[in-house]
Amino acid sequence: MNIVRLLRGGLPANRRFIFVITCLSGLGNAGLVALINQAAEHALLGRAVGSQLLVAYLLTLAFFLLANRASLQQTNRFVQSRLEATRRRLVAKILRADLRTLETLGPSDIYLTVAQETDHLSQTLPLLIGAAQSAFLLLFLLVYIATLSFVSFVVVAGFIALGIIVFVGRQRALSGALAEVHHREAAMLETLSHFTLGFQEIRLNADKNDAIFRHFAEVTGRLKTVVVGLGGRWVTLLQFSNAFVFLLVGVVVFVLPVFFSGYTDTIYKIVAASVFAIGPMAAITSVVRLVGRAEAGLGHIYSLEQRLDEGAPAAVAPLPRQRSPFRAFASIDLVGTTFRYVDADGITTFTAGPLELSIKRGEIVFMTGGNGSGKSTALKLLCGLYAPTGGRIVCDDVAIDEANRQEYREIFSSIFMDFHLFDRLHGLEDVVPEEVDRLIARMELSDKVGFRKGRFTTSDLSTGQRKRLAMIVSLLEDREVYLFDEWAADQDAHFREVFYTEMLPDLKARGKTVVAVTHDDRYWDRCDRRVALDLGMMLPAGGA
Ligand SMILES: Nc1ncnc2c1ncn2[C@@H]1O[C@H](COP(=O)(O)OP(=O)(O)OP(=O)(O)O)[C@@H](O)[C@H]1O
Repeated sequence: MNIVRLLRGGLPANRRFIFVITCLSGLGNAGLVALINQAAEHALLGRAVGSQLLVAYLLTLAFFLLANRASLQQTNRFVQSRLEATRRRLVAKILRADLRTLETLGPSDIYLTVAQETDHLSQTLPLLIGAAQSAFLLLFLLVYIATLSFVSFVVVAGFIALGIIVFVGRQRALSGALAEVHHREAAMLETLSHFTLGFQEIRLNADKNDAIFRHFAEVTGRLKTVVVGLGGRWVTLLQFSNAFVFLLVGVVVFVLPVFFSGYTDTIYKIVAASVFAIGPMAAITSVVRLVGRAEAGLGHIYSLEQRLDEGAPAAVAPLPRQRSPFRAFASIDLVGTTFRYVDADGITTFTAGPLELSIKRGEIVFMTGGNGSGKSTALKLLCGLYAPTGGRIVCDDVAIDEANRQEYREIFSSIFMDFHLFDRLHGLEDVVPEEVDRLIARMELSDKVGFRKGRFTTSDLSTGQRKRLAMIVSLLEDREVYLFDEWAADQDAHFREVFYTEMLPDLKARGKTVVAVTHDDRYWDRCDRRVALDLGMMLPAGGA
């Protein structure tokens, strides 16, 4: 069971404490029932209840309340810490995963699993553990019934066991429907993302607006159908639980006295105990719905983890704290290097390479070619974001493999077309503010952006300006190799000139290596070497 797997991960001492305290709480609760029965017996026989019984009752009540409170609080703390550990583990695995794995998983499933499922679990798991308390109470009530009449105990216990078997069987049948709900929710989230990401296009086009709304309505309609179907089954299950509880009491009250002589003496005590069992049983059945949901949620979390594990190299090095040993490199060579995109059916949709390329330290290399010729793919392959599916990457004499790929990546700084501007300078906490100000001025952004308390004052800028901000971050990272994917494409004529005639020569003068994807044929003479690609293959020197 996934819930057991989650809880098993915590500190054994904490688990034991929670188990003991929850047992004590159930024991206290059962003790209260026994004392109430005893007092009722006194009243029935016309005897005074007595102060001893009252004191025992009050002490048991205090004991129960204290144990109950401690159990619920500790449980909540334990569950939340297990979930936090799970969230951290998931995010650590995401950070370690291969880029291709993440691209294949897609953002909707990741958000839904990391954010929504863990959030849902953080609310439901404490309730489930609360229900476990009720289970302990039931157990103690059964023991109490056993002390009154063994036959009644066997009947009641047998009845409860039968009920649990039917219940669990029915509930298992629901897990398929719960998985369907998860997929439908992910589909809804993805459609929803189109509203925000494509808002401009939607706003300008009423037909598109209507069509995407219709699509959203279809997606939510399908989700609703699945959830309603699931709800119907839950209702049946809940009705079964309610009927079961009253059937149990009915058997105790109506059937047992018929068969067993001498039973009448203890009947009211057993009835009282059975009536007290209604509360815990109702508590248990009301959360069983949550058990199925929590099981399914944890199932998605563990399956995401498994897929991330499969996409993370086994021998991956921890993120390096020291500088990469490749920083002093003299050359990087692609030797018959290939990379294949493979779709969900295992079909290769595009192959880049085999690429033969040697990049020397301090060189400026331009990569050119038509749309879809594989330039961005080649850049991702070069910097180790994609692992080659064939051939090798060699840095000086060292072949790059799973063990050293992260260290190798550390010599690169990139601005891809789909770059992301973070809200602060992560990893650059020690940066000198004057240096940032100098770069802001160099990027001609002084009248738009400032640098305060480790972050830029705004990122609400034009596309070209945002790219200049990304350039500032990239330069501050001070890596050995800079990868620019059509960086200049969104710059005005003036800044394009600055990029090709000032910034690139500056980087070269500082001993940096640059590989830039470019369509600006006006400036193709500004590089040391140009590599042209077509259909993933390198054209001979001087090609288009
Ligand atoms: N994330 C991806 N998943 C699957 N296939 C991809 C992915 N990215 C690119 N491709 C495939 O690889 C081919 C090359 O894409 P790539 O982005 O490398 O080309 P490019 O030369 O950079 O194009 P452009 O000049 O348009 O930016 C594409 O035609 C596409 O089929």
